[in-house]
Amino acid sequence: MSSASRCLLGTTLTPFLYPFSPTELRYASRYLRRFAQTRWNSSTTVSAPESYDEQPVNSDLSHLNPSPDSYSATPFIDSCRLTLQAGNGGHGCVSFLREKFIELGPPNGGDGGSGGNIFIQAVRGETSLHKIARRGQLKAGNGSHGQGKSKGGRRGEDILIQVPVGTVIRELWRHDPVKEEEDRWKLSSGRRDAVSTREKWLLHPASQPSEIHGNDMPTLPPPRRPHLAAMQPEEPIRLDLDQPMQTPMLLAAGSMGGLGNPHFVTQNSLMPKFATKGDGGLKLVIQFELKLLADVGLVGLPNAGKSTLLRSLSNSKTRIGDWPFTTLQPNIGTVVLDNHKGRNTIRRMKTGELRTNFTIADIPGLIEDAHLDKGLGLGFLRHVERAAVLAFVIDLSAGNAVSALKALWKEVGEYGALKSREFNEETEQRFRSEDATDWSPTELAMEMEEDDADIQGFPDPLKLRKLPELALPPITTKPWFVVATKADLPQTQDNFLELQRYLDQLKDGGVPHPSGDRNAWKRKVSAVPVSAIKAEGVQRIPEVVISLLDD
Ligand SMILES: Nc1nc2c(ncn2[C@@H]2O[C@H](COP(=O)(O)OP(=O)(O)OP(=O)(O)O)[C@@H](O)[C@H]2O)c(=O)[nH]1
Ligand SMILES: [Mg+2]
Repeated sequence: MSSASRCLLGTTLTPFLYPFSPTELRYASRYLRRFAQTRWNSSTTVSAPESYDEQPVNSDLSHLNPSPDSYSATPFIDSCRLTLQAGNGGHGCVSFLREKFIELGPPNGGDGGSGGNIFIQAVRGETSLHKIARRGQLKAGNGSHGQGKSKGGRRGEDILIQVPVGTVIRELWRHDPVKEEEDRWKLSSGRRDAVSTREKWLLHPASQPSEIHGNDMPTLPPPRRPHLAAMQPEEPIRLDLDQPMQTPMLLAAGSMGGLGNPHFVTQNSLMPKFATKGDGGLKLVIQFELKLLADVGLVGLPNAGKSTLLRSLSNSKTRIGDWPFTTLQPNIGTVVLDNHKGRNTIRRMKTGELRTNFTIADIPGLIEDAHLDKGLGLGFLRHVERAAVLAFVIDLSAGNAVSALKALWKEVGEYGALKSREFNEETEQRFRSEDATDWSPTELAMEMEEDDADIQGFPDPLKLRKLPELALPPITTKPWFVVATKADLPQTQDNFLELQRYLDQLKDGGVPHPSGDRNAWKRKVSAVPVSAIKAEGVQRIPEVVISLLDD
């Protein structure tokens, strides 16, 4: 390379390839180092190193042994009432073709678009109804009106309601304008009816009153329903969504749009100045209720360590405190099944369902006589009843574990017996009154007075009668196991061994079931010793849970 070209490289090309020459680089790096140092020094004046020192070395410990204010409360609602409205159909259009050399063209009004539908889908991953509960009213989009040049109206927007698996849906009230129209049509046997005529026809602004009442008006077409309406659940709606759904299910179909004026051309009337209005959408008041709160429910005395156990198994940030009743409402955590290498494992259950996780509910503590509504009482036991598997959390450091287990089962068993007595009485009463159906929304609606309906035509949900309690499987038939916690504390080993001996005897039928129910489940009962605060022994719990869920 010639010296001239080397010089050219040095002065022109090099700066593009390497922004700094070697000497410049040396200066720059020295400058950057000094700059970084001054920046670090200035930041240390805001006492950063001290605060770093204060941080515990093991971040797991801070997650499992947090200060009482370090928690995040997740909203939780397990039952709610919603008012739903399927979309109204758009109106048909009255229009005539107008072109340069066609002054009085044929009618060309488009039909109205049909209203939006309401779909429902049960999905895994949702654990509470709070998202839909806070909306109160859900309304699908209305179809838009037809337009000239034979343009049909746009369909209304559909809405999809996603609920947790285990939601039961029951109808409380309905108003179906199309059904009303059908009944009226049947009564008048297709004859022209003055009231419906005025209500249903949409007239051209230039129409004369004589035209409306004259004999030119055709017979009103019969009420129509969209094809999709055939897939609507039967009245009254009662759905038990206990499996995740691949595709959403139709809850309420939107109504049909009105007909444009070309539909009413006859030999006698070639230029009809009327179209029909779209039908009103179906209105429903629906009760949503969680039948299944979580796959596992943690049942234990106050302060037993349930919330700490939930934290050690999942990522949840439930509140932990060294006092009873720290937890006042259920917290749901999700446990992801993995191979401890950060990769999900997929488990195929006997039902064919694929599982990558399960949910755990941390439920408030239970005290003696909870079944008589003491402490958080019946509200708490309602949540226990809604778990698929029960995990009895027993504090090994707080006295005899077998007595603690028996005390817990006594409360749970008494509640189960109370519920089945109530259910039998209710069923008997229903049969005695020769009314075999669960409930009747029309009967509920009749109880309402006219002025109870609010401005949008919905009743006040609070004024509707209470639905009967859901029939759930008895608590004693649920699979259960024991989590013996605080095993890190001294002198807890003998207590655990005694508990294990008791459970072995129970399994072999040597001792009666602690609930007193002879048919209670006890086939695979076991105890897992853990120290939730140190996250030791908790790794066995997912295995036990999956085997019981699959039982
Ligand atoms: N040594 C030890 N302490 C624990 C363990 N698990 C929980 N604790 C402590 O026990 C106390 C109560 O724990 P929580 O998890 O709040 O108990 P809880 O059952 O949820 O209590 P409530 O919500 O009031 O019913 C806290 O001070 C925890 O730090 C454990 O495995 N070992
Ligand atoms: Mg708690």
